[in-house]
Amino acid sequence: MLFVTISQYLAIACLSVLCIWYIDHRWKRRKWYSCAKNVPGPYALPVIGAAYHFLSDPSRAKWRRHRKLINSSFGQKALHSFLPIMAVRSGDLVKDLQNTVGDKIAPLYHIISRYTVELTFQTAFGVNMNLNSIEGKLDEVIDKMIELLTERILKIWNHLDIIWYLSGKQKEFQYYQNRLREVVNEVVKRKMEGERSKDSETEIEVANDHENLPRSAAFLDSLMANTDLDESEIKDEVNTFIIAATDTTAKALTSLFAIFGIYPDIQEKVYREVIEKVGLVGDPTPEDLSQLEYTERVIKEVLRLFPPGFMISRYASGDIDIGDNITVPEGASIAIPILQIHRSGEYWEDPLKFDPDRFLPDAAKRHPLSYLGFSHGPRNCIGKHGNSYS
Ligand code: HEM
Repeated sequence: MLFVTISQYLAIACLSVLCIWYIDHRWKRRKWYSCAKNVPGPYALPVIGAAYHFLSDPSRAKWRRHRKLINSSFGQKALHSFLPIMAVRSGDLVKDLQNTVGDKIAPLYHIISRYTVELTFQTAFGVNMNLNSIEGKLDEVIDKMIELLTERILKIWNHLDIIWYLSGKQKEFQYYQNRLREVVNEVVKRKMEGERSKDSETEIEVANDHENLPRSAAFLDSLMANTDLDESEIKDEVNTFIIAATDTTAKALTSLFAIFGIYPDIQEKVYREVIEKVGLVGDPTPEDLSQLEYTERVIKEVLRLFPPGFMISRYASGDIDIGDNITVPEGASIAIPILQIHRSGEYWEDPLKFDPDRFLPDAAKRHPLSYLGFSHGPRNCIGKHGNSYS
């Protein structure tokens, strides 16, 4: 009689998982792995290739058309028109943060992310959110979605659909995705109703309730005015904006404040510069902001050491010859590990040292792509300020 012990069961189970992984992952991608062998660099786990599927859309033509439209409705002029509301909301954020003074632990990210969500809605979409409504918890929804995506990308076993589904993570992700979708639907619906009635009294109001602030040309208005886009395309863009703008900004600010806590002298220098160049009263102007040179260097250094977009990826729509006998084959996903590049001794001297002066105009020349806080090229960050952050 065949007697199977628990350890034999386990061995068979492991072997089965390995076989599924080999067929599902390695064998189907064997051409890519063979090409990747020629690429110099650290040993690559078969982990990162799937990142692309979660982070962007392979239909390049569609993206190009949308990007052109977004660029035209999200230029410097639109960004500058957001300054007054940003000043008001920054004041509110400071008050909220003051309430945590003296606390041993302050949930910085959670306080800040609420504001970045609200501001995105108020500026880019031109709608105000009621924080007590379900939609007000959107910051938590986005946070959970990004946490789950990161878990799927970085933990190799989660690449196997079977494990991801059986672990219940897919269901959890779907739940949050549906909640985000509901919000997006609601925003577009209310906005359309608002456009028709101009006086909607709803939880999400089409409004600018800070009476003295000029109504900004919201990005969503331009999208909706464009007859080339259907409703589902508009919703896709709203979705992308929510994910791209809110969590990144909240993480960047959280890291900045943590750095202020670690280096009070840096905080003091930033404070003095802001007081001197912008002052405590009145709205900051674009010219004021362009004078905050030290502050900008500190932000860049924060984004170098703690880039919210720690890894991006691209899809090779055709074979790409990148020199040195290396061809990236069509269909492959290419991972660009921003965090590793930003902390690499190959590109940065004493890479783990926090030193804003690396970004002084006369600092030693470095590789032009060694800093990718807002990515690079045609698909870079739309929220990147002017050219100064390149
Ligand atoms: C500190 C804050 C931010 C950081 C670090 C950041 C970083 C990035 C990075 C690295 C990408 C490139 C993704 C890629 O190359 O695949 C990106 C894309 C994007 N970002 Fe940002 N971002 C920030 C804030 C914002 C804000 C405030 C907005 C909107 C107002 C925004 C809108 C976008 C959009 C729409 C894209 C997609 C562009 C495209 O696919 O064409 N981001 N961001």
